[in-house]
Amino acid sequence: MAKIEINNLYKSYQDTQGNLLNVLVDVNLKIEAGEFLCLLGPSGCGKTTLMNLMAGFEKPTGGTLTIDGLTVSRPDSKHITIFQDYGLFPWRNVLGNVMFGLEAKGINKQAAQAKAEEYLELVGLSQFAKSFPGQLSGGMKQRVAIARALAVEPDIIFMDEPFAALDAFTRYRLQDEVLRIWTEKQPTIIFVTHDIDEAVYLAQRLAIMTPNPGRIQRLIDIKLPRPCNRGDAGLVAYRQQVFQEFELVHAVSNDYSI
Ligand SMILES: Nc1ncnc2c1ncn2[C@@H]1O[C@H](COP(=O)(O)OP(=O)(O)OP(=O)(O)O)[C@@H](O)[C@H]1O
Repeated sequence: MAKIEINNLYKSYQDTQGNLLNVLVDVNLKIEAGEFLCLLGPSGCGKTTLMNLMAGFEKPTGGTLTIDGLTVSRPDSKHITIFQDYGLFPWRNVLGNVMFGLEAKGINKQAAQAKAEEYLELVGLSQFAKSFPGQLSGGMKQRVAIARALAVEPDIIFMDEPFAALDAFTRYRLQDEVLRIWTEKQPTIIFVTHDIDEAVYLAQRLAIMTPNPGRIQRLIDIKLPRPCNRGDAGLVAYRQQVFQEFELVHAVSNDYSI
């Protein structure tokens, strides 16, 4: 039994005129425990909807979706979602933010603080424990959000375009940090992105999604050691393959000269 099993999944919404909008059609996917999978596709292909269904925020219109063999019907505290906008509490300092989920689980304050400090260390923010979110850069806020998510030791982490609002340098650094943490802790990670380079660099497996209606067009195993050099020839070859999947490759014209 896979960690997450999705069979013949459909999701429809009604638009404002009452017309049925088929957002996801016949999605089938099995995700193993400890896997790092990216949902990759253009805007509107249903990536977030599929992730929200797995996270229990939405209910399917048809088909089945199980985690550990149990039908997903609501969010589960064993699974954590990290969003693009960090979702930190501005009135709590960094340490307080990371402690939040631990306290919510009923862990006593002393133990929660020790665990929060451990995870702040992991994301390199120990010296900012007493700072408030408003005093941090976007990248630092997202590292706090990652520390807060990891501190509760979730078995699945859902990440919805978590680095989309960050500059390229910060994004690269956080991608490396997520890979390092994934290697160390081995949670299952479902990562939503429309960035081909990011997906190929991070994922063990890509679910390539296409829109109208949203479906999984292809699954691609990325068989590369992690982390690998961003200029690695294997990485470039996978990137090219993905570009071809999206038909983003254009024939080189011979009509110009330099
Ligand atoms: N609650 C809703 N009600 C109606 N339509 C919705 C709802 N949620 C999503 N949709 C529609 O479903 C489609 C897929 O949306 P979704 O956000 O899952 O796509 P996405 O691939 O994550 O896109 P993006 O990369 O832009 O976030 C879109 O056409 C969107 O308008």
